Amino acid sequence: MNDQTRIDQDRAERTEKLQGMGCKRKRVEDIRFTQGKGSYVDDLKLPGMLFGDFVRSPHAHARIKSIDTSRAKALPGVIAVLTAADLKPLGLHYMPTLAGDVQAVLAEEKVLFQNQEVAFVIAVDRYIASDATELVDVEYEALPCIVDPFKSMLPDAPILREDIQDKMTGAHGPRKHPNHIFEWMIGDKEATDAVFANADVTIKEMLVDHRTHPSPLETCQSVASFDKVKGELTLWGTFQAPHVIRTVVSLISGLPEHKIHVIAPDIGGGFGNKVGAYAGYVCSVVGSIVLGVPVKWVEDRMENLSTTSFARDYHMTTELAATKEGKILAMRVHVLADHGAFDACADPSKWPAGFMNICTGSYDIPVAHLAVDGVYTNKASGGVAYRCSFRVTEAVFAIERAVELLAHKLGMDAAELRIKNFIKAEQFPYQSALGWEYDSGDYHTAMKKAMDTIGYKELREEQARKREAFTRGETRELMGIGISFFTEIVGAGPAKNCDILGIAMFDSAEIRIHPTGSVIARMGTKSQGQGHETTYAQIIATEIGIPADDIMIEEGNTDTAPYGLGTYGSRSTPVAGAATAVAARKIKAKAQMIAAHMLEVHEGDLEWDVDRFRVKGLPEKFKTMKEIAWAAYNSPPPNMEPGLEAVNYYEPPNMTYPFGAYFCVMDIDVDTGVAKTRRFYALDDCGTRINPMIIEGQVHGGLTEAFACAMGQEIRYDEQGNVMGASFMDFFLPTAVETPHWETDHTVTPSPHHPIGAKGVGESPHVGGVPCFSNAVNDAYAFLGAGHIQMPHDAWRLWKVGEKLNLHQ
Ligand code: PCD
Ligand SMILES: [Cu+]
Repeated sequence: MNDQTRIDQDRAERTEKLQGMGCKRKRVEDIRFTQGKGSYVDDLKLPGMLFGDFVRSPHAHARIKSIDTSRAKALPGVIAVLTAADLKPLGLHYMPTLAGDVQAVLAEEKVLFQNQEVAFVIAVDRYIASDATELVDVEYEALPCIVDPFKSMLPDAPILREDIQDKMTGAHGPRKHPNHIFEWMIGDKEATDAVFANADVTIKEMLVDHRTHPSPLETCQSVASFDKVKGELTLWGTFQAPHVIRTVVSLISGLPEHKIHVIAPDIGGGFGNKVGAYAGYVCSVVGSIVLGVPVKWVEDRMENLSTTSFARDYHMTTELAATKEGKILAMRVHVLADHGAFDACADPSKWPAGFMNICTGSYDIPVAHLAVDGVYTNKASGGVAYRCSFRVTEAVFAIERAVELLAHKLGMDAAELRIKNFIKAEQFPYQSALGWEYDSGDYHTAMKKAMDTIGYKELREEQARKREAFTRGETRELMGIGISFFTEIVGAGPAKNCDILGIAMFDSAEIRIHPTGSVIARMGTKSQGQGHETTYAQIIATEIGIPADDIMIEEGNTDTAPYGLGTYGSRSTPVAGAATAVAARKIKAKAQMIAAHMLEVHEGDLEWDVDRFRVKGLPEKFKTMKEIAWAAYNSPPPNMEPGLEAVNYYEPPNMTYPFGAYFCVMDIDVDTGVAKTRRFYALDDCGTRINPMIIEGQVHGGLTEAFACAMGQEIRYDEQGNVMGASFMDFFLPTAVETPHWETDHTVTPSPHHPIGAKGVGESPHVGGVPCFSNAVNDAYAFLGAGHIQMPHDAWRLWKVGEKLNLHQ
């Protein structure tokens, strides 16, 4: 072995020991999760703790004539019953929403959706509380309700929000009708209209991204404990954004922020559901303040599905204009957004329709115009991301269905049409017509790799043969090939663009090296299952050369973690991941000064080598990070403060734009409507990959949720506003039995502005997956003249498509 080989081998061994970036490090949190040793909100048991449960409205729209709590209060074990009348003197019967609206905590004069919170019973155990809810006598006078958002703004529509009836200007500008929330417009209307007026080919379709729900396995819950002597409140909860919750609690309760301790322990999935604030949080807090003992609130499944934040419900009239050769010239979209009874959408303050304006997708479309109208209906409020950042799933669904419809109209291959219109690698950073600057991308390379791997040409040939055989009556099966080439936008966000309730959307990391060279690091984000304890440690390991196993990651305690805006919108990697790298680099810079002092050389004479600083040209003279850590506490250079720690609040200069090429092959039995996914191939590009195994897990999870949304999951309402999808009997939650096999792949196009080049990935598979499934279904029926088939594509609905097309014999 020569010297160089020995050096290389030694370096490789030391690198491997770190388990840093790029390593398929096993998830450290799974040691407790797989043994059932996680610690969730409902595991918390405090002395004297009481339990709360809600009385909920059976009506979708009704006036409350009276509430009588006397029978409930008389039940042994019931301690208190709260109604709006109790909260009103405290100014807490309404709470602010993230979208600039207010939302009833407990209904006062009216209920506006089925299962709305009307009273909160507090008892010594959950069962008594639940029994007592049935003893609260509420007299209702039913009112006509609005379920169809298209009827919301009719002149004779019943007025839903009497509390803001006369306020004709809302948080996002003028309101056109008492049931109207906002109109949001972006792009160049005149230029877009002009292109449409003269275009060779146009398509126009109403694309519905139906109402659904993130439905994490663990429902929303909280425990509030108020210490009357200290005047301090501790609030444990399933919070994706603990610091924001602390600020909100301080603002609405008047308690000083430093006397509020918010703790998010282990969380059993969030998926956007746990970003906002819910009535249960407020009622547990009020209950504890009033009674002086801890109060726990835990939702059941029906409450979760029918009252906490829904997702989607976007009705998108989508148009494209193109040349005969298939060059897309313009896009025009109008969205009617059904927000339910209160506008509680979880979006950055200035974005009433989230990042819907990413809807020009991966294509170089010169002009576009987007208008969104938000309306109230008698449904639960919300409008959360559900595994996509702020309406990106909706946007990608619109463009990816639209290009397919255009391809069909032009008689062109759908992959070819996409390739023809892709933004080219040399166009990045790319300025989109609707106002975003895409940081980096190489779409052509990704698409080619995907098409080659899946054998696209052969699949189309097979499909052609199958179609002929179907026409000849030799098979009852239709073959669909679904494509989606998506561009995501994650990592909110630059302060100039994005804030939550006025707080700029930065994020943070604090890293502290102990004298023996082990580490604790804390971030402003909060894992709900993503694996942050594993991956942040990998970033630090690579940056400062301490093994990931010696680094502990802590999140979710607002007393110890630096302020951050939380985990959603795949922002942890783009923002807190960047903060982590920057904080680590500050430590490394100080470590270099200490090493120089120890080795009695000038700093500039040192070079970094995996886990140590070496003197250039004298490889045997070095100090490892561990030795430097000890010296930082034992003998720092004169005039340098001892210790080795750093904090960084990172304000990203731009979002990151992950992308991917997805293909789905589906076989559908026309007679039963049963669709079988034969293959699903997902190529993701999330820039630098921190942990390939975690990424693969994220993609599997996101695709499974995409499969659920596209193929069956729905929160439906009947004409009276009864919610139809509020249990797992009716709401499709795929298990291992239904879930297809996933093939994953990747390309790597680093983000040019992120310190380690990483982009988010957690949402991508969902964002790209939903249109891919829907395109596969639509592609299967397209040659029969089916037109656009709305989601969800469950067997019953697909059977009806066959019926409508007269395919059934
Ligand atoms: N490049 C890269 C990226 C990433 N990664 C990884 O992966 C993960 C993810 O990431 P992101 O993308 O950044 O994200 P985040 O922030 O962390 O998270 C969030 C997301 O995440 C996802 N995923 C998940 N998973 C689990 N398990 N659970 C949950 O809950 C969940 N959720 C979902 C959602 S819905 Mo939203 O909220 O709707 O907005 S948004 C979301 C993490 O661990 C990290 O580290 C790596 O490795 N690399
Ligand atoms: Cu979304």
